[in-house]
Amino acid sequence: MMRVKICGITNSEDAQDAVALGADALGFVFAKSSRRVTKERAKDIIEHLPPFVSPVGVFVDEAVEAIKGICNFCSIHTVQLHGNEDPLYVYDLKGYTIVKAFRIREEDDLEPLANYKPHAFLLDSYVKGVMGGTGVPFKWEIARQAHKYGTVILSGGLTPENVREAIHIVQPYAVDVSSGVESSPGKKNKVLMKRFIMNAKFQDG
Ligand SMILES: O=C(O)c1ccccc1N[C@@H]1O[C@H](COP(=O)(O)O)[C@@H](O)[C@H]1O
Repeated sequence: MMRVKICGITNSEDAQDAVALGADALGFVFAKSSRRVTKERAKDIIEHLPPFVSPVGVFVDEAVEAIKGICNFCSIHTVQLHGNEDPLYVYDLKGYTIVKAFRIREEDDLEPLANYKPHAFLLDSYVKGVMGGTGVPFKWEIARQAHKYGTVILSGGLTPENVREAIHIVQPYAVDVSSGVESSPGKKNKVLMKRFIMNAKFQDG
């Protein structure tokens, strides 16, 4: 069954809706973004989640000690490194589940994956000057080549309309969406989330 992360959660209502609709993970952005949340807001949302849902802290080139401090405060155990963090970050964050994101334009952009040993690689779209949450897809055929490096999570411009095609092409471990299920930046749309999760988790036969 495909795993689904809904990223850019900014309020408890969206968090509870996403969980009720079957989301497996919720992303909390602690970086420059219209979806940025304070650690206090994230803590309050996370404290009210039911079991068996993974909160994920999303960071961009944040200091390791700051990441640890926020994760400890919010009871977050999965860290998504969405910047230009070097491989030592993964070592320095031993004890956390690490998702290392890479922004992809062309196949050569996969080469750096060989230098990292995270629990999973997240492939997002490259948009100059924007570190994530772009709403722009990249060429999914490139992502097929990433399986040789490890576990692959697909993101970048996914929507309820394109997620099944993306899954068919890439066969990822999980999919991750921020923009494609929103009615406005930082406000998730319940109908779009329902359609996205149903389409992502649909299995033929
Ligand atoms: O969602 C954001 O605003 C964001 C900001 C900075 C870094 C990462 C961010 N989210 C991640 O971006 C991708 C794709 O988002 P989208 O679906 O294209 O909008 C996803 O991995 C989010 O985790």
